[in-house]
Amino acid sequence: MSVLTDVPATTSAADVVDTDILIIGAGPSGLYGAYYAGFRGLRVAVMDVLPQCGGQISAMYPEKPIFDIAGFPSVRGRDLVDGLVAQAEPYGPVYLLGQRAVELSRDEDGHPVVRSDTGTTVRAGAVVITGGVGTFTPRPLPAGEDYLGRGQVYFVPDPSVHTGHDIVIVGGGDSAFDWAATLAPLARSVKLVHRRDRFRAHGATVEKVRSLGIEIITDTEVTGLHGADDLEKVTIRHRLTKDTRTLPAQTVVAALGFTADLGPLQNWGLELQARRIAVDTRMATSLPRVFAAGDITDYPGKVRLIAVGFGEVATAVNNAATVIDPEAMLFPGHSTEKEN
Ligand SMILES: Cc1cc2nc3c(=O)[nH]c(=O)nc-3n(C[C@H](O)[C@H](O)[C@H](O)COP(=O)(O)OP(=O)(O)OC[C@H]3O[C@@H](n4cnc5c(N)ncnc54)[C@H](O)[C@@H]3O)c2cc1C
Repeated sequence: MSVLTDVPATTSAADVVDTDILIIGAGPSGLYGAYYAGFRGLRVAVMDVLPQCGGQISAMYPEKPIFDIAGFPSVRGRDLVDGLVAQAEPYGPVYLLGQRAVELSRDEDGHPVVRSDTGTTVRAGAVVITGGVGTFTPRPLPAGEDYLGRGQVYFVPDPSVHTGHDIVIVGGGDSAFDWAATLAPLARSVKLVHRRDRFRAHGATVEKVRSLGIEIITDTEVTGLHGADDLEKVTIRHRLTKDTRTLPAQTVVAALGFTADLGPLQNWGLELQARRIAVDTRMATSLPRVFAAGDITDYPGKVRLIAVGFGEVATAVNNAATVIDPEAMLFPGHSTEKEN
């Protein structure tokens, strides 16, 4: 099972969920927070607008090795996400994927109530926001909108789906080159099309793609996608000569980057700092029973790394636990002291 595409215990839309902790954002910080809440014996729900777990890792670099996770000299993004989901799994987190947290209100006891854009209502003892860079929306491929879900994709959560395809990848950044390298062994053909002759991707990544014999077509734009039902071919045009070519393609990956914004969270009355959520040393926000962790927080000296998000979310969950139950200890004891 790849947890990027399949996680257990997702509720259906329009449910009412009662939980001790609601985590908003299923990136690495949120997933580790789900483990930590479970470890503390708290019920936990995790909401994410994306249909998959893993946040930026799954969306942008699932195949990249990460070198600065403590204890792992190198771990592939996808494997880190799988490990985080597996670590939380014994505690049965409820995953609310494909749902954006849009509204925060309070029940009669002042506890947070969060509503999603699909109609789910979550009543929680505390909320931990691990929303990263906010909701990130892929930059569209203008010529490709009609073929979304019929051959045009923004993400490649499961490369094997594209086995045997002719694949056109559009973009010049790391993601475009990473997808090219990842898909080349599975595909019938891979071509990378970029509108400039220079790339944002790292030189080493570009060299790797060249060494795989993948055709890189520069100064060229995709002008049309064609096919009766599903995608069959793509027209490209050189920006300077205006020459056109038609390429066979059953898959087009639009890797043109993302726009990100805090979206609805901006209207919740949270104190913001440089368009991030201001937190104190407990990872408490300016709102009662609302904590935050990971890339979305800001304070003097903040460093945006996965490792830092892990530490912050452990702090957030432990402090939330003492708000939910004032008798609870802040420090839960070491995991090694727990009976297995
Ligand atoms: C190409 C690349 C390479 C990187 N390499 C490294 C590296 O080597 N080492 C390292 O430490 N870091 C690296 N990073 C940074 C790292 O990915 C981030 O620090 C990390 O993902 C932050 O985790 P997070 O859980 O805080 O947020 P994110 O991973 O951003 O996850 C946040 C999640 O919240 C969701 N969300 C936001 N708003 C809402 C809402 N209103 N409702 C529902 N869901 C919402 C988003 O959809 C997203 O899934 C890299 C980043 C990139 C782009």
